[in-house]
Amino acid sequence: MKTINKKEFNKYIFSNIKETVLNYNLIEEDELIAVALSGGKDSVLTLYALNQLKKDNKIPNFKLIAISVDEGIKHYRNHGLETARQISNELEIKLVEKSFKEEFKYELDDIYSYFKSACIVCGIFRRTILNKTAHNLGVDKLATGHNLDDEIQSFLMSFARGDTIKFSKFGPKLNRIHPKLTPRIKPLWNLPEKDVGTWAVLNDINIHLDECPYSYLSLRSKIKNFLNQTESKNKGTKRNIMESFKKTFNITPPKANLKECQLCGEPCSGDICKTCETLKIIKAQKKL
Ligand SMILES: Nc1ncnc2c1ncn2[C@@H]1O[C@H](COP(=O)(O)OP(=O)(O)OP(=O)(O)O)[C@@H](O)[C@H]1O
Repeated sequence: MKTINKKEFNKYIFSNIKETVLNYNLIEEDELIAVALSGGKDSVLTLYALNQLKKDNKIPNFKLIAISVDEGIKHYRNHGLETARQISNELEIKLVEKSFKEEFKYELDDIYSYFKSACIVCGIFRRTILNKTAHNLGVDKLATGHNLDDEIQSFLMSFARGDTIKFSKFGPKLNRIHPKLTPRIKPLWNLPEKDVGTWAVLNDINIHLDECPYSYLSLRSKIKNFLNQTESKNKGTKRNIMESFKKTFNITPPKANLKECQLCGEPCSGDICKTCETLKIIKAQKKL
């Protein structure tokens, strides 16, 4: 097996991320950036890389904080949260912790069975908490650890569901479309997941590598397995899919006409936001 030169590999990883940040103008002078930190390898690398970029001072005076969300998944999230605390402490970056329990009164373990897939309710609640927290903290952009694999999985999921509106979420930067909606950036957008894993192992980073116990049920996991199998037989498939998307889909997002939810005031496209609709379903189920 070929041995990997750690120094060269780290150089490749950090210059790949730096290139994405600079080429797509993900971060600007004086901005406050929050990293959505799960404690998994992708968001941990995002925090390390943005911290390195801050030290390089190529973008003057930008500031970093981290936000972690405890969804309430026994034997899974605790390890991630410990990692998040340890790494933010090591890098001297403020960590803000939130939880489903504190925000919505329910843990994911108690409510997932009311839904077709736990990932749906988990994603809705997590997006709301991350956005609300970032907005309340005056954050300019929220950085997630989405990598090249995540991006092409999302794209193929939109194809599989015929949900073409989601194509407009493709790309490393989602602009502000409502004053209460914090723009998202994906510094790892052009980095394959395998390389993130190699970085973590080579550098002995104390991350939690467990898969979420609910993820195997999702469409994402099926597409992920399909892509991994295809890539192992046809090297370069994932990178080619990404390049095809970049060339073919130059989509202008539809003009967003977002309102504010009549129940909670968070931005949404209808009268009631997805989070409040989901909470209604849970309350109805609890009464049965
Ligand atoms: N509990 C959480 N708290 C804060 N941010 C989260 C949390 N879960 C996910 N995220 C953010 O969303 C991104 C994508 O989440 P996903 O669940 O797909 O995990 P992932 O691809 O395994 O990433 P990671 O390795 O960072 O966990 C993460 O990289 C992270 O930035």
